[in-house]
Order: sequence, then C-alpha cells, then structure tokens
Amino acid sequence: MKKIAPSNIHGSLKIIPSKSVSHRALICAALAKGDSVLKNMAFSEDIAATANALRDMGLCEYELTGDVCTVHGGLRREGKQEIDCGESGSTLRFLVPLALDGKPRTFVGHGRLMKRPQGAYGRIFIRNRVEVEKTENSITICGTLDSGEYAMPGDISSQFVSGMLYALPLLINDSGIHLTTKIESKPYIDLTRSVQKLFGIRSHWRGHIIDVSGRQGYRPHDMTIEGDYSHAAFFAVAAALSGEVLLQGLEEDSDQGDREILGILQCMGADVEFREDGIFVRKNVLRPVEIDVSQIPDLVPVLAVLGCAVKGKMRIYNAGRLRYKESDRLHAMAHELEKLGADITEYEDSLVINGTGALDGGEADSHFDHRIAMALAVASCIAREPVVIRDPMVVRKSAPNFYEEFASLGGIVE
Ligand SMILES: O=C(O)C1=C[C@@H](OP(=O)(O)O)[C@@H](O)[C@H](O)C1
Ligand SMILES: C=C(OP(=O)(O)O)C(=O)O
Repeated sequence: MKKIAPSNIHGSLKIIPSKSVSHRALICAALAKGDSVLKNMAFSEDIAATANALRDMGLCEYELTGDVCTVHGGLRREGKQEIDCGESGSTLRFLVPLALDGKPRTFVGHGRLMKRPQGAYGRIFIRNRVEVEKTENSITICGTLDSGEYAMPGDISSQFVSGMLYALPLLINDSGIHLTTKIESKPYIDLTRSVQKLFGIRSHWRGHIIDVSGRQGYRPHDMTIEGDYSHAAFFAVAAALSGEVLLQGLEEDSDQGDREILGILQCMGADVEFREDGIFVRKNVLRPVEIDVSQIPDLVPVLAVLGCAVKGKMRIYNAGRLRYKESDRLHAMAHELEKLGADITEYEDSLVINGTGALDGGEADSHFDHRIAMALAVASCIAREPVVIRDPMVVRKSAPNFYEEFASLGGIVE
C-alpha cells in the first residue's frame, strides 16, 4: 500500500523517455542490419519486454549502459521458441507479424494481456494459413506473411496496424492496409510511421488505406528518445490542480497524441507556457469541458481526476476501448473515484463527472493497472484526507520511479 497525503505540487521534473517511441525505436533498430545507438532509454517492464522479445526472436542483441542502449540489429538467428511479452499489449501486437517467419513461436502473456482483444490478426492468420494454438496465457503461431491488401478494423487497437506496418515493408511485393471502420488512436499509427521514417522505411496514407511498398530495408539510426507525454500528463494535471511544475525533456512539436493534455488544460483554464527550459503548468481556476478521447485513450484515468477537480459537469466520451486495457479503465476509475467521494457515472463508452472541486480521500484499488495507480496518486492533490493505494507497485509497467518523482515535487508518499 502507498499512502499519499494531500499536498501541493511544486518544482521541475525531467520526464521519462516515451514508452511508445522506445518500443518503436527498439523494433526498427532490431530490424536494421548494423548498430543503432538509442540514447535516453529507460527499461520499464514494458520496454524490457520488447527488448528481450526482439533478442529472443533472434533479431538482435543489445547492451544497456546507463541510459544508452546499443542495438546490434538485422540478425537472423534461430532464437527461442517462447517469447515472453510480460503484460505489454504493444510488445505482443507489434511482434506477432514479425514472427511469421516459418518457425513456430509461442507468445506468452501475463496479467490481463491475453484477455485483451487479439482477434484483429485472426483474418490475417486465416488468409496466410497460419497455424494458431491458444491457451489462457499464450498464443502459438506458425506460418509466413504474404504481401497484399489487408482489411483491418481501425477501432479495436491501433497496435495491430502498427504491427503490420513493421512487417509489410520487408516483403517482396507491395501491400495496403485498409482500415474498415473509423480510426481510433490514429496518432499512434503515425508515430510508428514517423519512427520508421527515421530508419528509412516509408508508407503513405490514401484515405483510409496505408500503402506500404515492399522490398524496403530498415537502416540503422542513432537517436535520443524524447520525453513521454502520457506520463507527463499525471504531473501536468497534478500541477493544474494544486501548484506548478516545469516539465523537462518533452518535444514541443512531438508526434505523440497525448501532447493534447496541454491543449486540454489550457482550454480548461490552467496556465501553460512553453519556455526555453521546459513546459510550465500552473494552477488556475478550471472550468469543465467535454472531451472526445478516441485518439488519446491513455489520458482517460487522469482526465477523470481532472473532472473531480472542476465545479460542474464534465463528460469524457468515445472511451469504449478503455475497457480493454490493463484493466477495464472506465469501470476502475468510476469505482475508485466514487470510493474517494466523487459523483461519477459510468456509461458504456463514457464517464460523466459532477465535479465539486474536491474529494474526501480514502482507500482505493489500482486494479493492477499502472495508469489507475498514478491517477489515484494525483487525486490526492484535491483530497481532504490521504489517498491509500492498494497494489501500488504496478507502476513498474511504465514508470518504476513514479512515487519518487511525485515525492520530489512535494508529494507526501508513505
Ligand atoms: O501504439 C502504442 O504505443 C499505444 C497505442 C494505444 O493503444 P490502442 O491503439 O489500443 O488504443 C495506447 O493505449 C497504448 O498505451 C500505446
Ligand atoms: C495500454 C497501455 O500499454 P499496452 O497496450 O502496450 O499494454 C498503457 O501503457 O497504458
């Protein structure tokens, strides 16, 4: 348990490297023949899962010295049959298409991973006559991937689209990914494309289709991983509720969709300034807004806390896919914030919060979900009594030092 007493947030913080960019850089580097040097890399559980999975698939070796990861990529080794994805949806969904190399591979998942939707690859497996065997915690696949035109849903998880984007350029002929529904989490698809571009791989949007030429090769590339906006959002909101913070290490013109947190806070009335030494966020009177989260799902837990901090009704909508993350995040936030004293209603794909500007505090459960734990810690900034978080160390999935970071800004963590 972690007990977080009400406090005001003040100070500056170097934001940890982006998890989404790190996954992508590691995969591209592993597929590029030669050495790529990735600076400002930090191994959370999810990033370690991707790096080790790429190594175990025989695609690369890597060394991590301090925060510098040197990837020796483009290997074509036998690798292991069993690939452990931890609890990382990105790792599993990004690597499945790359594993269609004729050898059997078993991807193992923990926690809720294998219960999250994996079906978007089902039609691709059938078309390519891939042998598939599933258990509660694993999926074994054996087959190869052909180039061609692939229809995929755009509203289950963008991670399937990213997965195909990594593998298709390596095939002999050209391919197209046809998204057959509205496209959600699109910034993540474009983030994949922009990191691939750094490693020499191109693809192009044509309406709802992404054209991917075959016979492309990943080229090694050295890069510095930019700061993580999804993570920075917790501190930006904490500051907007209770004090001020200077967020360092973030790219102002980043391709990360969760950069949108700054626009949301500005629109609600918080002070946000882009300074030479970082992005400064300060508390001000906040007004409720309606937020469409179809493109920014990872912000929802902390946006729900923001809803409790305003006076009035705030609606967070187009959030149905939040039910398929590390926990059912709509239910988890509604249930836990209610326990802390919020007036919040959960609908099928939205949350409606009648904010009063404050919470009571009390005991709440992380649902074994890192973003729920971190959002509950932020809730302490508007609570009258401490917030006690059960199973708090799940933050290791993305941010092993979250509580130390929070304490360094004046958070009172026991
Ligand atoms: O590609 C990525 O890095 C991610 C895509 C998003 O998933 P969905 O596309 O399933 O929304 C996001 O929720 C996840 O945390 C990271
Ligand atoms: C959903 C997340 O990650 P993943 O899908 O990669 O498990 C997350 O980090 O919030």
